[in-house]
Formats: sequence, structure tokens, C-alpha cells
Amino acid sequence: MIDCHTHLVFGGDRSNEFEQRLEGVSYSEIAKQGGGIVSSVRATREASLDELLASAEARAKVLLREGVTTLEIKSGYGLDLESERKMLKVARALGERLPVEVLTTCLAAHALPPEYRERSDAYIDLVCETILPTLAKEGLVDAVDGFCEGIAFSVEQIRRVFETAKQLGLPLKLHAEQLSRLGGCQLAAEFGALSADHVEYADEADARAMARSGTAAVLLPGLFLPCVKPNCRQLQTFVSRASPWRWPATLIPGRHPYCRYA
Ligand SMILES: N=CN[C@@H](CCC(=O)O)C(=O)O
Repeated sequence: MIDCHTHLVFGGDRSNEFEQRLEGVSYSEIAKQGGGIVSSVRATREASLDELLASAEARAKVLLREGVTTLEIKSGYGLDLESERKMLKVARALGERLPVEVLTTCLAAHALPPEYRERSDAYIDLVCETILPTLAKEGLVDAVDGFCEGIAFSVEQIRRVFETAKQLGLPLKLHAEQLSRLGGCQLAAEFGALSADHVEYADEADARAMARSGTAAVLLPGLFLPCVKPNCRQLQTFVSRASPWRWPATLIPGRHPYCRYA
């Protein structure tokens, strides 16, 4: 069994956000309150490699007990060279310690780190000129991912990340159309990405473009089904179409009970 979308390596504990989501607080609202990705970035930067490894190993063992044999693990809570490297090293170490095949994904284009506030293009420069080439050269990266969204990066910024990944010979994935329809699915299809993930706001044209390029839709209903107002449109858009789709266990901080295993 393959789990193709996990944020398994992270510092801190965001289980309070699961409760907030159940009460109807939106993802963007939680982010505005200082929670969400940026709070995991703070805690992940502060944690040592050994601390991250211990907590991630406990979470991975839960997935293995459920039958997972291949595990994709993203970075994306480091957002600087050292911390992204630390996360990916933890992912590689898990593949060596546990009876599971681990594939690493560099998600440095996940969010704007606080030190780059109002300078998102400069951060994308760092991702494209330093983080991706360095970590790829070190053999830590099996694929490249990004978050194309109003609260993250634009289509044009992600295009630059994809062009860099292509030059490095790395396959692509994208967090796309999660909170709005920005054009990420079309970009993923244009580049022949392995997958576009979330896709809650994708439409029929997106599903058709992805079907043509063989880009799988990774559906993450574990994120929104427990919410007060679930957005189930993606299930109708993709499940009944000829496009390939996947359904991972949704191991993401603050969104899944497994995240308590630390
Ligand atoms: N949408 C962005 N990225 C992750 C969540 C990250 C987080 O909230 O920590 C996702 O797959 O949902």
C-alpha cells in the first residue's frame, strides 16, 4: 500500500487545530492566528534531527501497522537550506530504519518564511538557486512539490520552481486548488506532474487537462470531511472522471489523529 502524500516529519503539536476545524474555524483563519504551517516551521526549526526522527518514526510505525509499504514524505516546515536538509535527512533515515520504501519530496515552496515577509520573489530565488540544487546534489530529493495558493505562491512563482526541478531532472507534484481556483492544476498538467493534490476547487476543465497529461488527483477528504462545512466537490469532479486519483491517509499536523503519536 502506498501513502503518496504525508507531512510526517514536523516539530511541535497542532492537535488543538483539529478541534478548531471541527468547530468551523477555517484553515486561513487558523493561519492568520499564527497557527498552521508557520507554527510547524517554528517548532521544526527548533527541533534537533534526533528529536524529529523520534517523533516521525512513531508516526510512521502507525502507518506501517496499517499496511503501508511505500511512504512519500515531504519537507516544507524548514523553509531554509539547513532546516529543509534536516527534514529530508530524517525522511531518508526512516527509510533505512524501517521496513518501508521512503520517497522524499522537497516542498521548500510551501509557505513564505517569516524572514522573507513581503519578499516572496526573493524567497523563490533562494528555493530555485540554492535550496533545490544543493539538496538535489546531496541526493536528498526524489521529487519537488509546491503550494500554489493565495496564502502561499502564485502560478508564476511555482512555474519557476517547476522549471528548476525539470532542469534537475526531478519529478513534480503540486498542492493545487485547495482554497481557491488559481490555476495550479493546469500548470501541473502542462508540466506533466505526477500529481496535483487537494484539488477541492478544481473544475471539469482541470480534471480533463490532468487526465490528458496523466497527472493524478490526490484527494485528501480527511482534511475537510470532519469540518462543519465540508467541500466535497472534488470527489464528484474526479472520482467519476477518467482521470487517475489517489486517496492517502492525510498525515498532516493538526489534521489527523495520528499526529498525536509523537
Ligand atoms: N496545503 C498545504 N500543505 C499541507 C498542510 C500543511 C499544514 O497545515 O501544516 C497540506 O497538504 O494540507
